[in-house]
Amino acid sequence: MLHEKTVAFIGAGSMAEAMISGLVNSNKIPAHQIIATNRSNGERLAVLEAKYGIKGIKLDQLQFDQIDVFILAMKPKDVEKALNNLIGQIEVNQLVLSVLAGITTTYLEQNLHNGQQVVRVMPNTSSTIGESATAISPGHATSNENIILTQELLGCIGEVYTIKEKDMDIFTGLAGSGPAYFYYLMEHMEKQGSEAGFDVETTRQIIAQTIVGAAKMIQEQDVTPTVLREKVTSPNGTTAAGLKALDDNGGGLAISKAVEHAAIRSKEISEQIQESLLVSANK
Ligand SMILES: NC(=O)C1=CN([C@@H]2O[C@H](COP(=O)(O)OP(=O)(O)OC[C@H]3O[C@@H](n4cnc5c(N)ncnc54)[C@H](OP(=O)(O)O)[C@@H]3O)[C@@H](O)[C@H]2O)C=CC1
Ligand SMILES: O=C(O)[C@@H]1CCC=N1
Repeated sequence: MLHEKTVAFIGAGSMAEAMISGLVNSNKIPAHQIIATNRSNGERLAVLEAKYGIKGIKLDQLQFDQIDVFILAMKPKDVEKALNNLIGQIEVNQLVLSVLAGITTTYLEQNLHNGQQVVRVMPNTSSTIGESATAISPGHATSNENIILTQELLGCIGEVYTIKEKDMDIFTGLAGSGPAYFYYLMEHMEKQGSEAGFDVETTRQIIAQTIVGAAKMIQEQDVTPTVLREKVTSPNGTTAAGLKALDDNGGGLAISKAVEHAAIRSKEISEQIQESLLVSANK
């Protein structure tokens, strides 16, 4: 089914590229059936064409009736304009996925055709290598067939979790933004490792392997992070000293707050977009 579909990204930035890379590398959908389009940056489309073998097409030259799945991938602030451009061009039964943080299926449904088939999606940049943790929440009118198509398509870029839309904000805080927390952690560990005399490249690989190992232990063994942490921690040993420093410096709280605030921001974006819609409707 998937190999016959044509997918168009509306927006060709970082997230679109991560998904394009994962889709092309999966070999489940031919690259020439993936289209990227954006607002104005033609050079960017040429780069994506050359790198992935996809088609970069200007928005005004896109044959909308040839597309099975549209993937909205612009910033949330640009969504209103993008949907205004789209609505005159698409049919009610064409599937629209949106990866935009904070943009609800209700918003998409209100701003596309009555009964438009939409799915809200939250991937992360590990899509690039087929390792995303991606959530989906279908809209009201989306058929089972299109939900299955969405799961198949996003299965090419990693694991897919079908969740209630009310949980999308916290999912965004955990997994959409999540890679950045680990990169932040790595930046700090790397600095400490190289200050102690390791070269940066070796330090980076050591940290990456340590994170991969810890993550795989959770995925492959039926054990909680607490039990695994305790196994590393010898009484009065090195880990106990490291964990105490983390606690003394607010490490646990900082991590909780990062997830909480990213989720709050996702909710805020929904509210701000909804408010701006009301303002323009009342003008
Ligand atoms: N980056 C991430 O880790 C994740 C991002 N997301 C979501 O992905 C979305 C995109 O983020 P990101 O890729 O980082 O953003 P970028 O700024 O990298 O890319 C935005 C893209 O949108 C295009 N664009 C803007 N307005 C329009 C329009 N009206 N019609 C068509 N294209 C338009 C821009 O085109 P041009 O350059 O020509 O102006 C550009 O290609 C966001 O909504 C974000 O919430 C979700 C999960 C993770
Ligand atoms: O920072 C952002 O808003 C986007 C959404 C999730 C990850 N990046």
